[in-house]
Amino acid sequence: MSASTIVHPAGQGTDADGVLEVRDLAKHFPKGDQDLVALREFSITVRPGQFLVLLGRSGCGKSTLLNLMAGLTRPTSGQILYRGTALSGPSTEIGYLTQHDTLMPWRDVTRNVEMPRELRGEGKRSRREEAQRLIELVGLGGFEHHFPRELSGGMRRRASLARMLAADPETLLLDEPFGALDAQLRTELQGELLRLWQGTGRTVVFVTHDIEEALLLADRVVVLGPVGSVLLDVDVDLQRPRDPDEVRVDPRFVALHKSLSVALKEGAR
Ligand SMILES: Nc1ncnc2c1ncn2[C@@H]1O[C@H](COP(=O)(O)OP(=O)(O)OP(=O)(O)O)[C@@H](O)[C@H]1O
Repeated sequence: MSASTIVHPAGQGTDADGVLEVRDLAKHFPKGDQDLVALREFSITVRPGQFLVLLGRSGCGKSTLLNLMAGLTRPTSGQILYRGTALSGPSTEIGYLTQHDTLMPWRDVTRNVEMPRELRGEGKRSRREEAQRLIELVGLGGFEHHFPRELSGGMRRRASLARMLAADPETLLLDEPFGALDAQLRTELQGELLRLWQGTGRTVVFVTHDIEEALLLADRVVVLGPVGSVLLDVDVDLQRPRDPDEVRVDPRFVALHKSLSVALKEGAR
């Protein structure tokens, strides 16, 4: 790891004024006489404008955490503050791209993407124009009038991304958004996401289990272990823009890759 890489103590941010403040969060799922603990005493401060990547193996509680941060589920104990106010349900300021498909099956791509603006009462012409721009942005030009059942899994994912962006949220929660895409498209959409984030002040919380994706995107990576334990919390000080071919041979990238890989392996023990 480079000398300039900042390693935070587990679960701590460096800035008191977080956009998202997660405090001592726990989530249990009772099942019969059993009590499954998905998250235990998890705390994190997400700073405004930060691109935070949560990296962890399958089942460590990443989606459970994002569901809580989106206000879709209630914690068993602990608290989430959004801009200083306790989160008690979904907020229009927070966009969430879930792992599961939530497109409306009876609406075509355009009508799905324009939905958040329609709900806000925006006129048809301007919301259609914006929908079209976002459909092109995610590479779905030509599929405007296809229904979700007529799209591939990766295309549905991109339509969902466009719909989330149509709402223009200030904070984006993304649960493995590019996992199902081919390598080329993945690289393109990672680039688009960075363009959408950089210089806008938006905050991004991005879940992946791919170390390379984490290092290409993040300015901070938190590695999660079982029940959401924080195994490592590092700032990624690699220069932007990060060309995938060039950054892979940067000694700092190599060192960070190794640290993240070791942390993930240790968490699996
Ligand atoms: N609604 C639920 N009811 C019962 N158990 C659940 C529920 N949601 C999650 N869990 C359990 O909580 C744990 C964490 O699940 P979660 O989906 O958050 O993991 P994850 O890190 O997102 O995994 P993946 O990378 O595979 O998506 C798992 O043991 C899972 O079985």
